[in-house]
Amino acid sequence: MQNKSELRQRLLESRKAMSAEQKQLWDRQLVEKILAWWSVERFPTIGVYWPMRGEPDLLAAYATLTELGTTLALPVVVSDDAPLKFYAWIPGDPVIKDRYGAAVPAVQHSELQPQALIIPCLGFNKQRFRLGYGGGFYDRTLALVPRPVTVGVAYACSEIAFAADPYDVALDSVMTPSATFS
Ligand SMILES: Nc1nc2c(c(=O)[nH]1)N(C=O)[C@@H](CNc1ccc(C(=O)N[C@@H](CCC(=O)O)C(=O)O)cc1)CN2
Ligand SMILES: Nc1ncnc2c1ncn2[C@@H]1O[C@H](COP(=O)(O)OP(=O)(O)OP(=O)(O)O)[C@@H](O)[C@H]1O
Repeated sequence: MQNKSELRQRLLESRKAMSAEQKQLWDRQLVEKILAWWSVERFPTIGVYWPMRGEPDLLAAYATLTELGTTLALPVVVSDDAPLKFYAWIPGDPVIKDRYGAAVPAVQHSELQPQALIIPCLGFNKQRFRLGYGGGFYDRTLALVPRPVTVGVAYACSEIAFAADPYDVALDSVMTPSATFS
């Protein structure tokens, strides 16, 4: 069994190895899947993410969700050992990079409790456990009550077998361009 930091390295490398054309195609498929999911669930407020380090780019879906009346929020790290906070964000609103390289709303005026979160997965397994960059931020966020509905997004190459830790919370579903695990 490899440790999580070796897995992270491998997963980052396989994500970086995709061609730009292939990634664009897969991102368009994920955008369509997210919009199809929303049209069934219709959550009024959704926590999304600004893509970094080769994560799926779903910005096109955020624009459509906003047109459909959804309120979006971006995650903000407030301290290394706290859950994430989510601040209202409208596509086009300025973002700034935090010290982790994650983009956060430049103006953080209203903290929201989204009903659902779209969560990028560096890796995931068949039991829908997720591997992130190792900060434990989403783990701490999902330990809170009430827990939002969680949709992981990843590429097929991000599926990998690993043993979950006791604090890991399984996602409600994980979408790749070609499959949905739920
Ligand atoms: N797009 C996106 N936004 C997000 C997250 C995410 O996973 N993806 N986060 C999910 O938690 C939070 C940001 N947390 C992060 C924690 C660590 C690293 C990271 O890359 N760490 C580097 C070391 C960075 C450094 O300290 O200089 C590493 O692990 O190598 C990135 C984001 C909130 N926003
Ligand atoms: N519910 C929690 N309460 C307190 N600490 C936690 C909790 N969940 C995880 N942690 C801490 O976070 C650390 C990192 O966890 P893990 O390696 O699973 O991160 P990750 O899920 O890859 O990262 P992230 O969620 O930021 O993308 C663990 O060492 C653990 O101590």
